[in-house]
Amino acid sequence: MSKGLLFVLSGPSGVGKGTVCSALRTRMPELIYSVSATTRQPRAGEVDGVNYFFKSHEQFQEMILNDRLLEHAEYVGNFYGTPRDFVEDTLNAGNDIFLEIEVQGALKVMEKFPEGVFIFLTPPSFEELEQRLHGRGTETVDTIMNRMTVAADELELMKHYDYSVVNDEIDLACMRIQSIIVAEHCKITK
Ligand SMILES: Nc1ncnc2c1ncn2[C@@H]1O[C@H](COP(=O)(O)OP(=O)(O)OP(=O)(O)O)[C@@H](O)[C@H]1O
Ligand SMILES: Nc1nc2c(ncn2[C@@H]2O[C@H](COP(=O)(O)O)[C@@H](O)[C@H]2O)c(=O)[nH]1
Repeated sequence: MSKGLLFVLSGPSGVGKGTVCSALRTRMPELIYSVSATTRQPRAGEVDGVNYFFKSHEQFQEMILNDRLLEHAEYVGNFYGTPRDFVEDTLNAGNDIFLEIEVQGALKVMEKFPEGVFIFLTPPSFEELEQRLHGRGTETVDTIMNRMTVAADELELMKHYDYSVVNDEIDLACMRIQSIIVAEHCKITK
């Protein structure tokens, strides 16, 4: 049996990864999504095991020590990581898996799964990215300025990815990602 394909969606903070990913979940419910572990507190409506596996710092450290995470990264004061077994079991069973993670984590996955398909979500412009961060209303002006500086560095890393997708409109961005998934399945292995 051939293995499934690993898809990773990544990009700067505020570009719309979470938004596009939830729209994609509606359009492609058959796709299997990786549920990350995190030390951050659940937001209203988030369910343990569905949105994230919510862990204490001690539990998260234990996962790292026991090599249970494929990658992990610290992001604005919290830790996030991809549970290894679920990804490997899904791929070995011949199913695709979809990860939505930040850029440092994606680069680590690239080292372990160079055959993965890496998609970088880009904003239509820097100004629009800043507006989205302000519009979301979850960060202070200082944090937004920091994230914009980090975003400039992250855009430099786009060259390591396989695809760049502009998130101008949510529906269009989803359609582009769906096209990539279909195209990857039509690829001839050389
Ligand atoms: N195509 C779009 N057009 C306009 N606004 C958008 C679009 N996509 C997302 N947004 C808005 O941009 C803001 C940031 O989106 P989102 O939280 O999904 O970003 P993110 O990349 O997941 O951020 P983070 O990495 O910080 O979690 C949200 O307010 C969202 O509603
Ligand atoms: N490196 C990883 N990054 C992850 C993972 N799961 C989510 N994320 C990214 O964290 C930020 C913040 O997420 P939020 O839910 O607190 O807004 C966002 O960019 C996610 O893509 C992971 O397992 N590893």
